[in-house]
Amino acid sequence: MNADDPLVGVDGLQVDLGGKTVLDGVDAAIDSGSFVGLVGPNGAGKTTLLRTLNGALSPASGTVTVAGERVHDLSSKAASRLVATVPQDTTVAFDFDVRTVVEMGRNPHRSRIGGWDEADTEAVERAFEWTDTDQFADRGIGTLSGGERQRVLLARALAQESPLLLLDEPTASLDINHQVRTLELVRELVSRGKTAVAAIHDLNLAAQYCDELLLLSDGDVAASGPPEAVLTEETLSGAFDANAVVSSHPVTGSVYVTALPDGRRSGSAAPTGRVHVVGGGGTAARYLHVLDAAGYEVTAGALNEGDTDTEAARSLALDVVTVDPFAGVDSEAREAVDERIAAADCVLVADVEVGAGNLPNLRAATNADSVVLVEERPFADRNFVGPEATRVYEALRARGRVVEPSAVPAAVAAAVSESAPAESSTTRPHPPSTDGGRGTDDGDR
Ligand SMILES: Nc1ncnc2c1ncn2[C@@H]1O[C@H](COP(=O)(O)OP(=O)(O)OP(=O)(O)O)[C@@H](O)[C@H]1O
Repeated sequence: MNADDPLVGVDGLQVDLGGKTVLDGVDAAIDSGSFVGLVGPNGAGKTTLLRTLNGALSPASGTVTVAGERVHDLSSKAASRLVATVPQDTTVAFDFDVRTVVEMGRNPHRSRIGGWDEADTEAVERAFEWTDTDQFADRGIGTLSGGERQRVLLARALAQESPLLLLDEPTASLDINHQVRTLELVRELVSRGKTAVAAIHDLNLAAQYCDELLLLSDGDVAASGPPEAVLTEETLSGAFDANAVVSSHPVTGSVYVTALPDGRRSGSAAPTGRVHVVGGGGTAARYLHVLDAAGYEVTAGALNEGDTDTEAARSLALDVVTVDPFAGVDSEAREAVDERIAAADCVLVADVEVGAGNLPNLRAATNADSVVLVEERPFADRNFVGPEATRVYEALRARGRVVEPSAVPAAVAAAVSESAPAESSTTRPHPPSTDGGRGTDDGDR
């Protein structure tokens, strides 16, 4: 094997299970020192591919090579020195204590008569430390929660010290803190030279942490490459039959996928209704995309000219109220916002900093029929400038729906459908036909 060769080569892989072809001609090359996410709908073949990469399943045809060795020609011990796996199912047959389970990771390195040496002890201690599981060392594995067991099995895989680490849904039973910690740990291991392949259902976590994604659909590779090349609205619609909007995450900058409940999928009616969005500094951009794609009439503002959210609104040709860069919302802009809020079925407040700049927008939102507040950051971590800003925001919070980003489409749909029928969008006054800040230098001011 040359230094430039990929660590893992998958060539024309076909795997049959129960008389059915589950993987059908899969080709892939995985570079050493990369973190690859296996994504795809239920039943696409992700687990089957992982179990074939580690040698547990034999292909009907095709080959898998790891570090230049054909995995299926190796003894299981030799294969386990190259590939370690954290399985999806974390049940362990016997109630071993956790230390024994982690020590099992050293079996591939020990001869039948060989004893335990310093390298074994060090590998086990390092694995405990990395996964923060030494606190469980003396407990029976059966007494741990699902998430704790998953971390112990990750420790066992790390103790194996193989160049390739496979993880099947490594974050499935973990709380949000341990999801991030586990994926950060995998990234750290990868930066030290390990190669990781993980089946991950959460496309946004996969996009955030993986160097490359391999999208499986119906047992074949539908797309592969960097997350932004793989997670497109087209590929998601093809592979998942899902109507999704792809935008970029305002904080991490990585690709961000939001599935729409119904949207504009052909044959289904697009939602009707008007939504006014209050944001700023890029907090609203992705909701503008999501709501526009879902078929709502979307207005936004007041926003500063040059703001990321203003640019997003313009790129979608939305009606946006703007003020000059760095200027506050003056009375003219406030009036324009009031008109749009009066015409809206729902106002979405997108995780804004609550200070003087946005206060007039938030005051205006208190007059809305219904309010949805997206809180990506915990309420306690938000930046409130002044008691008045806090009071207004808390008033909105008390009468609005407070939701996480992924719940926005459903919350807006519920809010719009609850909006009083007599005041439905079809009978409401439309915002004035001025350009709404869209074509002039000074917007609505
Ligand atoms: N032992 C088996 N006998 C017959 N069919 C099987 C067997 N194991 C898996 N399959 C089928 O192979 C297909 C791929 O399964 P696999 O578990 O690899 O999918 P997956 O992408 O990991 O799915 P999920 O996201 O639901 O975990 C499925 O249709 C599954 O029903």
